[in-house]
Amino acid sequence: MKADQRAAALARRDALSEHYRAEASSNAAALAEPLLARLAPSVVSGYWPIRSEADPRPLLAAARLVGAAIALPFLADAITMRFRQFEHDARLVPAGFGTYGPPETAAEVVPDLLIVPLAAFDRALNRIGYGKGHFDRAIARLIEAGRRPVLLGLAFAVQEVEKIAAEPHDIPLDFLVTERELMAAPPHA
Ligand SMILES: Nc1nc2c(c(=O)[nH]1)N(C=O)[C@@H](CNc1ccc(C(=O)N[C@@H](CCC(=O)O)C(=O)O)cc1)CN2
Ligand SMILES: Nc1ncnc2c1ncn2[C@@H]1O[C@H](COP(=O)(O)OP(=O)(O)OP(=O)(O)O)[C@@H](O)[C@H]1O
Repeated sequence: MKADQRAAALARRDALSEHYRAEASSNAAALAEPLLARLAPSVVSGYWPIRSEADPRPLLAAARLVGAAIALPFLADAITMRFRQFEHDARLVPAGFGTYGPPETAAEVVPDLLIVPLAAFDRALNRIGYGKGHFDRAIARLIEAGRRPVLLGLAFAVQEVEKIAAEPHDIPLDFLVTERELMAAPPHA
């Protein structure tokens, strides 16, 4: 069941040392660098890490180097996640649910590549988030507007599970990177 898979994977993530998490986060960025260079996205959204999450900042630095503007999510209301431009070294403010994001004065932007946090993933690149549906809803809204972003999941290898029972609203990732490997979704038939 989804809630059990989420709790177990988060417990495995919490058990990693801070040192391991830092090294793994930069290894993941190194593995994803060629992908970023190939896709050359205009606006990349990351997230500001909380608790034991994989740190997307090395990946964001790589995205900056290939010319992308950087954005971070904020909660416009309890269910609506949108994105604001993150200027280098800008001050961050509480952005909902214990997260941090750019202040109201930062420009709202539409990312064409999303770095997606997750609790658990499987080899089909399905993911389980924190159970609020913020990413699923935001991605669905972008697709409806004809602005489907490339979805790049970022996680530690220990967050893998055998199989996630995906629901109709779950949107699979296009790519997923861990400290061990970069995975790509199978091409559509
Ligand atoms: N760093 C970071 N920023 C992010 C997210 C994220 O997952 N990580 N989000 C992703 O949507 C959005 C914010 N949504 C969030 C939703 C819930 C929780 C949270 O802490 N949930 C509790 C309860 C989860 C549960 O009951 O399973 C928790 O994880 O302890 C955090 C952020 C946007 N920003
Ligand atoms: N596109 C959508 N439109 C409306 N409701 C949605 C949509 N996507 C998800 N939801 C709702 O959000 C709630 C949480 O969904 P789910 O458990 O799949 O979240 P999650 O994948 O863990 O979270 P997230 O996407 O934030 O990482 C569910 O009640 C689900 O019905």
